[in-house]
Amino acid sequence: MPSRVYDTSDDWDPLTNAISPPPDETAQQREIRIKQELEAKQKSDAIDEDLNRQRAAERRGPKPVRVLLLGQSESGKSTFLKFFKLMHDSKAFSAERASWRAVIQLNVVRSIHIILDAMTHPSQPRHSHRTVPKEPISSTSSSPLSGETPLPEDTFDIEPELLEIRARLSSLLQVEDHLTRQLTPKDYSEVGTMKLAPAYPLKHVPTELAINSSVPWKQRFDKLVGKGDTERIIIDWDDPNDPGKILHACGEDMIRLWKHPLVQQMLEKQNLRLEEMAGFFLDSLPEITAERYLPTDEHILRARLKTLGVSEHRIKVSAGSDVGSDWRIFDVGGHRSLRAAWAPFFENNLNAIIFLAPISAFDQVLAEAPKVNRLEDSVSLWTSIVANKILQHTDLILFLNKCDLMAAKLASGIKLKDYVVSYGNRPNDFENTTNYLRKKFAGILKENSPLPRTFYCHYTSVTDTLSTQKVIASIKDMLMRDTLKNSTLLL
Ligand SMILES: Nc1nc2c(ncn2[C@@H]2O[C@H](COP(=O)(O)OP(=O)(O)OP(=O)(O)O)[C@@H](O)[C@H]2O)c(=O)[nH]1
Ligand SMILES: [Mg+2]
Repeated sequence: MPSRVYDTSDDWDPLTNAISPPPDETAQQREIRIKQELEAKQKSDAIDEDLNRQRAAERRGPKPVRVLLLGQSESGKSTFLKFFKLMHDSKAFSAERASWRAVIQLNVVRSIHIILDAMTHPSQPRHSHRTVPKEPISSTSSSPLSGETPLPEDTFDIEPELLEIRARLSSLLQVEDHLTRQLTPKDYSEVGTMKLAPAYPLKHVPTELAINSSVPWKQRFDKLVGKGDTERIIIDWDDPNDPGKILHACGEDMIRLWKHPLVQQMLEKQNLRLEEMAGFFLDSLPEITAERYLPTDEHILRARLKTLGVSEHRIKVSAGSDVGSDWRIFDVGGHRSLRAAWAPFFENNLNAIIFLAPISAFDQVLAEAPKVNRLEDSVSLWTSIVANKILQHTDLILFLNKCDLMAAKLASGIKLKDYVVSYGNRPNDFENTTNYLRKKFAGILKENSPLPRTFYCHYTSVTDTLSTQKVIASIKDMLMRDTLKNSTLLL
């Protein structure tokens, strides 16, 4: 029986062996091989030269502005980055429109999946993001879209109309699978994407998709984007597999389901506030399920795709001079299990850290640690960042984010003092509550910073175009002035 023989002699080198020409190479084959090798070497030399030129230019030229975005999951880091791109590189932003269309479609299907889950299993103890679960959540999964019959104790009087809608919407299960596969390139499904604990720990709904930014998921949609004129997005509207087709066909049913008074009652009873979930689009169903839907800028800003790992984004910012025109923004994943990856970026000649604290989350808990209040988590994260010695010379800019949701929450009667006892009997309005929180964060900086630092703080809603434009303009001014000062000192 033939067996494989390995040459174990000392001078046997697997690499040399792999690249050496075949022993029976003809003269013609040899000529072609040498020509190809020469071409490959020329290409490689040109790349090396290019890199060397770039490095030398970076050493000589003005230093780029380097900004690290930090904050817990769903604090708005990636949204801020998207907004920054929209302002300064609108062509690149627009070129991604087809990719974000798929993310938005997945966000919509997920919300519908959650409603159907709540209908199918109404008596299931539901651990909304507001309450602290009393028992661990099982991860067993059976899909409400699979048409599975609910257990007897789960049954409740669903109107025949709703039953019919539910049956028709079962085709969305295919769309969910299709979009998840489209967004998860084949070779990266294991390493580059991950199912992290969902924002709402639900028993039957698939966990949220998270994608590492190093994974080229947007390239999957490149063929849908016109070359050259990036504003002219080309989608193959006749593609029978385009998920937009099924979403369009299910549009009416999804709207009727979401608007149905019984469904609204049921969601309220189960304390499921979908409007507060990241990637909530059910109020925009008529636009999203339209036959030739392309997301608006606002929709793209609201689309939710969880970040894994750390990614660097290079953005050219138009400025009066060259100084500070080249920005490097580092976006990180904020889920607790991903925070260990932040530290190596602290020593990266950072000009500033933008720390986002979503203040509207004062009545919510972390998905990954359902006993930890989200505001408390932001406060302790802020404390450890301001106290960090490696960062003592780095400017910290605090965004008290999601102010729009904060205002709506307070207006709906939810009281800060019920979650932040120290707030006491102060008025439960936007001005007083946000001022109180601002002072808390300022006090932590003063007490814990190894060196005295200025407290830079902005009230933000990073999904809101006008107010965020102003905040970015003031940050740009501040950082460019710093960079200019430093480069002048260096001359
Ligand atoms: N209403 C409102 N929604 C916001 C605001 N900031 C962010 N969001 C939404 O909140 C969701 C989460 O935002 P992301 O930017 O993905 O959060 P992140 O901090 O990058 O989260 P990770 O990637 O998990 O670390 C998205 O759907 C955003 O559109 C805000 O100020 N107001
Ligand atoms: Mg993110």
